[in-house]
Amino acid sequence: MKIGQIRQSLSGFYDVYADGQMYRTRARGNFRKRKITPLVGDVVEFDAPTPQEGYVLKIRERQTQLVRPPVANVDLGIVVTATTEQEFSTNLLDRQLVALAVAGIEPLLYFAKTDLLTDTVYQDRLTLAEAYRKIGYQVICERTAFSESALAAVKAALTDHVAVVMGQTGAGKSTLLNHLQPGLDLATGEISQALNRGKHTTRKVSLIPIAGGLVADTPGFSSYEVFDIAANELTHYFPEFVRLSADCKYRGCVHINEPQCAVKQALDAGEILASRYENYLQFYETIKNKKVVYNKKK
Ligand SMILES: Nc1nc2c(ncn2[C@@H]2O[C@H](COP(=O)(O)OP(=O)(O)OP(=O)(O)O)[C@@H](O)[C@H]2O)c(=O)[nH]1
Ligand SMILES: [Zn+2]
Repeated sequence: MKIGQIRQSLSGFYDVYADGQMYRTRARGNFRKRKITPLVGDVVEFDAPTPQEGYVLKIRERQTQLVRPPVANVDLGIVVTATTEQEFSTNLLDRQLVALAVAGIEPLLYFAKTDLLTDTVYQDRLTLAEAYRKIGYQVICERTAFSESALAAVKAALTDHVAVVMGQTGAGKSTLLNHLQPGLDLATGEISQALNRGKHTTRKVSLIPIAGGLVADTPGFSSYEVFDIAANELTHYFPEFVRLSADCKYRGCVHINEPQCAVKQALDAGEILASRYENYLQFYETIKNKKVVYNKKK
């Protein structure tokens, strides 16, 4: 019995990396019966008489599990955000930060296309970056795109981690990955194509070794992802609200209509970002208005 990690899945084959080499495996018959599908990123116990004919025997407990892309044990989400005035959106950024927090994945914010900004707009982005740092997020926002220090910071975050890259189409995800690993040659625009293929086409998902870590070759989530949480839980995914809410008068305060709310007081005092609070309200409404889907009894 060997222990390794699934690095690629394609048409029912799982390529498992162990002891410096790759083994092509299939899942044992009883996985299907038990409706367990091995995922890329899974740490597995397997047998392999030869590197071409292995069998996955057991999946070790997953730390995290994403649906899009279907990858287990992701622990870092690199959120690529285009900072130009036409593209920049704190709403989309906060949405992705909530989605990562719900999935239990640590974010790294990468502000892209800063070279296209005027000095004034760049200063605005820096101010915002500082506000996000104050919340506790790591933010990369350098004047020169893909500077040595920006790339070094991403590489340091990647080492020993399993990452997904997120961000709207055209944000700069492939370009960043190509800079991190020259020779990777991801066609720009390629990442999203993988997502857009029809549901029934077998899709390859793989983890690419970069800077001592692994990066999924398919980007994470979609910008339209509906939050799969209750509205009153949303506050738990805004770290600055969590810290303040101990001082809210009411237990379970959702910081909207309650009196003596520490979050609203901080908002009025300019101590938290107004954009974060507005986005919070909008997400809250989105969740509230979400149609409840009841599962039919069979
Ligand atoms: N000036 C400038 N252009 C950039 C930067 N990052 C990306 N671009 C350009 O923006 C365009 C889109 O970049 P991609 O890397 O393909 O974006 P993506 O997020 O991978 O997009 P999808 O694959 O469609 O999801 C390309 O033309 C890039 O050359 C940057 O930091 N500065
Ligand atoms: Zn409150």
